[in-house]
Amino acid sequence: MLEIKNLSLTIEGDKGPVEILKDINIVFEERLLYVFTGPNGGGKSSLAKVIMGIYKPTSGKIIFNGEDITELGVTERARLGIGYAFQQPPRFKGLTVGELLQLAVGKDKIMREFSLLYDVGLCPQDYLEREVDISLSGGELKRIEIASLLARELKIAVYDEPEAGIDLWSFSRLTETFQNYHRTHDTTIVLISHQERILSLADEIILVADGMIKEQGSRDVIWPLIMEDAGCNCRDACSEGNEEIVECHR
Ligand SMILES: Nc1ncnc2c1ncn2[C@@H]1O[C@H](COP(=O)(O)OP(=O)(O)OP(=O)(O)O)[C@@H](O)[C@H]1O
Repeated sequence: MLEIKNLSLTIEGDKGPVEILKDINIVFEERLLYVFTGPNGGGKSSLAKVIMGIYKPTSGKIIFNGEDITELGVTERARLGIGYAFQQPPRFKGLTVGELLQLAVGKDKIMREFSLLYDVGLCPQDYLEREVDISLSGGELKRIEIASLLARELKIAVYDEPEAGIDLWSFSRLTETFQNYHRTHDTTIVLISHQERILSLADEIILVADGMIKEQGSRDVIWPLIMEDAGCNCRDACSEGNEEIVECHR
């Protein structure tokens, strides 16, 4: 369905070129739920932005239903049914939450705005008329953006850290929403997350670190590997500036 082939990304930083993604290969199947996880700065968001067309890869190809979309921009990819919810969503001054959701659904379509907002743990009566501006908190804005992505009929939907800034009670509701949505829709879902509850929803987990795919496989295979790695204190960085030798007991 969506195939990423030998994809690399180098960005010109302040101190010269930075290699962010290195020779990434992934095949996303229809109707599966994937979770990208891995350490901060590993390249998860950059990979999502390459899929969405926000970053253009330095080399490699992106094939969507047999079509080479590597050169297509964000709008063209959105038209094909590829959607992305930002880690830090933008605000739209002058637009109400109701109008934003209607835009997401499509002008002439009937919107189920009440259930969309309930699905992300927001009370519709309190939010539909509010502007999507700085008066909304980070967590409210995040949930509204998730609702607007859920509203669209997408082929592939990428949610960047949906848990960020969301309180414990709403987070629980949100995981149920993703689970139900996955059960009832054909959309391929990609969740970028560090949360165990989100990881437990995955059909496949993709571990991204140092700009590479370190592991990929079913939840049952990858989860024990992540847990094993999380307990390890023997990373190279441990000994930096430290006279003591760090022993590894793995
Ligand atoms: N536009 C950019 N210019 C320079 N460096 C960048 C740019 N975008 C990303 N990077 C760097 O690329 C690396 C990967 O960043 P990315 O945001 O993809 O990581 P991540 O895995 O999503 O991290 P996190 O879990 O913290 O969200 C980081 O070192 C980041 O600083």
